[in-house]
Amino acid sequence: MKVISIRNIHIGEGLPKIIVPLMGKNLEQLLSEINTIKQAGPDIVEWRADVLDEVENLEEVLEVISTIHEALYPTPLLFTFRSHREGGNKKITDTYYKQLLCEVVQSRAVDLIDVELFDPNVNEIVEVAKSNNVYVVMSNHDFEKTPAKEEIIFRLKRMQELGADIPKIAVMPKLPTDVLTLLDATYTMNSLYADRPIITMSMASTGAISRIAGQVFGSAATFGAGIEASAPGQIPAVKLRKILEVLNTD
Ligand SMILES: O=C1C[C@@](O)(C(=O)O)C[C@@H](O)[C@@H]1O
Repeated sequence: MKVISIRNIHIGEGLPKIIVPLMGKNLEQLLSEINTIKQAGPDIVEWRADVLDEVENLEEVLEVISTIHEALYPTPLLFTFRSHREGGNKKITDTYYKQLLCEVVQSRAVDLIDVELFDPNVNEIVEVAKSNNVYVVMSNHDFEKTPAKEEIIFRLKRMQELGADIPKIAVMPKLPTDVLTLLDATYTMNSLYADRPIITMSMASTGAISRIAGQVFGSAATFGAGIEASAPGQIPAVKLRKILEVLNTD
């Protein structure tokens, strides 16, 4: 199993890593959010750029990212533009999505980039990320339902084939048994097919248990809310760290 190491953070080894999202609408809000979330000691910070008011202004995005990268250093930074079709805040064209992600990785002010599995330009974006030494977290989200176990595994395997460094899937449960499906798929994928860390979660409060059970079932990281949650069911990061430590009785 490959471990992804960014400075002193080793994803795929030890306790699941805590990723805290930044949800500010402008640089001022983002910087004050960074000050607050530092107290939670996040392992990784995710910038949800789809929340930025000026995200369609590429120059502004590049300025913001270099400022927040510096403010967070040495904490690794994950850049995410969540598309509207997968639950994000803003609709942009596929062309702009590709341009945005490529420019961001070329700026080298990020350590990891989220690339959606179903984006039409996924291959090109992965190639540009690799040539700039930025790790790819490939993602898929279903805010409506939980696909069958085989389908969840199929998507995670496909991400591996496409060169993802970390395949990731988030699904919505309708019933508690959907959470079991997600956990079962995670365990099977991690123990039989994955040669790299994966991240999975079942959303909303029904699925919250999946966000603390990564060490058992094989999810290498978990998203914990900072000032504002970026998805339903996220546990505040400070509490999340305590829970992970309590559950680790070794
Ligand atoms: O993909 C994910 C996972 C997530 O949707 C969650 O459910 O915690 C939160 C998002 O910010 C992140 O990009």
